[in-house]
Order: sequence, then structure tokens, then C-alpha cells
Amino acid sequence: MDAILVVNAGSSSLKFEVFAIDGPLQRLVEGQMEGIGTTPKLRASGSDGRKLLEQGYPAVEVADLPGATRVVGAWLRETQGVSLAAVGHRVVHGGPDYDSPTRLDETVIERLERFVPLAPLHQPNNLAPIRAFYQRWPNLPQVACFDTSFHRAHSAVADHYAIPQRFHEQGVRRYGFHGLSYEYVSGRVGEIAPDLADGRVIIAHLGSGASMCAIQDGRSIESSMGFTALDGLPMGTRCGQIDPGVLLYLIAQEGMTAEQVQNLLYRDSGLKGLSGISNDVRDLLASDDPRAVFALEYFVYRIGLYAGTLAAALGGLDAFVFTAGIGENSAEMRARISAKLSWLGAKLDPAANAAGEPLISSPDSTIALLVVPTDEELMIARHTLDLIGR
Ligand SMILES: Nc1ncnc2c1ncn2[C@@H]1O[C@H](COP(=O)(O)OP(=O)(O)O)[C@@H](O)[C@H]1O
Ligand SMILES: CC(=O)OP(=O)(O)O
Ligand SMILES: [Mg+2]
Repeated sequence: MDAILVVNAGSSSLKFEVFAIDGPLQRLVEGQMEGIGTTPKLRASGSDGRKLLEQGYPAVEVADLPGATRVVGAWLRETQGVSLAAVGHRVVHGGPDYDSPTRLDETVIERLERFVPLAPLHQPNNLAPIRAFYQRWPNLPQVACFDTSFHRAHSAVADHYAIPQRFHEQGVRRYGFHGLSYEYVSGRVGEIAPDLADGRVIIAHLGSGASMCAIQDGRSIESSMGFTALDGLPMGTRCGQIDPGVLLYLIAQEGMTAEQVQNLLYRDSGLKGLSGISNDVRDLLASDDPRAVFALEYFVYRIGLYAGTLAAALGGLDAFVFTAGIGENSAEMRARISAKLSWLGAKLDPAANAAGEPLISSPDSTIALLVVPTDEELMIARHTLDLIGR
């Protein structure tokens, strides 16, 4: 059977999904290789949730992402009887050049390498399986789908920092991320509530990485994230918006190196840094430690601030949409965030919120509140299929 493999590679895991393309796109398998380089374990399940595999591997066999790619590729071919027509990859940074999904070749891969410093936590991991597939199966079509593409039509004022223009020309721009998620969710909003398709909508992608996007007429006009996926909301381990003067202080007064600052801001900050307990909202909700309480209060407060900013960019607001791990699964967090939006006329329907229904606002709310599960992988599969002309 002809299929598309979708790959989303992180720092210690390789997530993948397989879609049949013989008829309409149909999800067949989803899985991930976790614990790469330490205690590798491959799990996979069918689209009905049925477990297909759970197997450990020696660390030497799956020492890195290329190793994980080979093991996953072999397992799919040998046991799942799929013949891959193409591989679609999530690539976090497309820089200034790539405003749409792109067929990968040597030249494109080389260009994407240049954006590694712009997304040090994501880009090298995204590129490793691309290279591994390219070496092993050079004729297999591969497509890069970028987190940044959906935001590339931002106005010049939204795309700039107030530093000399030459930096903008070098690529120091406010890109925005999570674009595949926003593209999918905004499409779903138009299906669920057609009157919102040309409305003013804020989508809050609240996962371990978190950002918010202002959408007008189905297009992104502003994002809480900028040059890198560090900006905007505080996240599991990332700081979010910070005065650049703090960085100068860390370097000049604390004598920190660039690498130390990078680790501090990407890995030891956010909810983890504030609470000293966990980066996981579930742990913080379950804790009565005042630091856990404070970290969540801070998170909700900052989401409220960005709602104001993005509503200003939109010149008003018709809907606020929750998505990703926290947004889809935590009624408690949705309730706390919605309370911060009451000045915008938001009123929650507690029963609908508890049920996680798509529409969770009450009839007298002046803005619609929605919960829309994201599906970045389906978006990648669709783009990949389009690009290989099937
Ligand atoms: N029931 C829940 N309540 C609160 N937070 C949750 C719940 N389920 C998942 N999360 C949060 O979602 C985060 C992961 O979101 P997800 O969108 O899967 O992130 P990513 O794809 O970036 O790894 C976890 O860190 C966790 O904090
Ligand atoms: C861009 C980004 O933050 O991605 P993730 O949420 O997957 O970390
Ligand atoms: Mg995610």
C-alpha cells in the first residue's frame, strides 16, 4: 500500500505517523522512538489505538536520530507492508526564504542548515532524519513543512525589531512558530463556526512550547513568538518574553557564556524555573506548593497580557481558541484563562468546558470560546501529498 510517513523529530524523541494515500488520506500508524541515546524504546499503535509494538533497543543501536530513523524505517517496511511514496517533515525554521512547504534536495538542506542558530533546540533534530533518509534512500521524495511559513505574510511592522535595518536584511525578523498547528486549527474553526472564517480570532497553542497567534480572514497577522521559539509566553522550560537588558546583565555581570545563557533560557526557565518543581502543568496543578501556584498564576497572567496585545493587533476580537496539550486537556486552565478575558466580554459555559466541547462559551458571551484539537501531522501529510502531485 502506498503511504506517506510524517516525521516530527525532537531532542530525544522521533515521533512519526503513517498515512495511507491510496484513497483519501487515512492515518494508519502512529508512534515514537523515545529515550534516544539512553534507553531507546519504540512504541507504535494503529489508528484505532491498538498497540502494534513496544520494544526496547540497546543504546548503541539507537545512539542518535539517524539511528532512530533507520530502526523506524526498517520496522515500517518489514512489518507494516507500506511502500513509502514520500516523507513529510516538520521543520521549525524556514528563515526568510520559505513561505510554503518545499521539496528537499541538497541545496535546500544546505540552506536550512544555516537556520540552526535560529532554532538551536529544534532545527538540528529536524534535519538529522532528513539527512538520514537522504543518504539511505536518495530517490525517496522528502518535503519540509515549516512552522514559520504560515506567518510569512505578516506586515512589515509586525516583522521588524527596532534595530538597524541591516539586521532585518540578514534575517533577524519576527518569524512566529507553530504555524502548522495554526493553519490546521484556523481551518477547523472555519468548519466548526463558518461565521468566524473571516473573523478576528486568537488561537492559543499551549503545549510544552506555547505561543499565541492573531488570525484575520484565516491568515496570521501577528504572533507572540518572534525571531526564535523563546519569545512570547513562558513555556515548560523556556522563559518567554524577557527584557534584553537581562541578557546583557547575565553576560556582563554574571560572566555567563552564550551557551550558558542559551541553556538557562531554553531549558531551565519557564514553569520549571519559576516553580523549581516541574515543567508539566499537570504536576503544578496537583501541587499546593506556593511556587507551583505562582508559576501557573504567572502563565495565566501572561496569556491574558498577550490576548490584549493580539486583540489590539486585530482591532477587536470575535473568538479565542484553545489548542495543544494544555489547551485541549485542561478544563481548569481554560477556566482560569477565560476569566482573564472577561474584559473582552468572554463568558465560559462551565458544563461545556468540562466536556471539552468545541464551543465552550455561554450564549451571552460577546466572544466565542472554542476548544479545537490540533493536528500538525495531518497538515504535513496534506502538504506532502500536494507537493508530490498525488
Ligand atoms: N490533562 C492535562 N492537564 C494539564 N496539562 C496537560 C494535560 N495533558 C497534557 N498537558 C500538558 O501538555 C504539555 C504537552 O503538550 P503537547 O502539545 O503534547 O506538547 P509538545 O507537542 O510540544 O510536546 C505537557 O507538558 C503538559 O504540561
Ligand atoms: C516552535 C516550538 O516551540 O515547538 P514545540 O512546541 O514543538 O517545542
Ligand atoms: Mg507540539
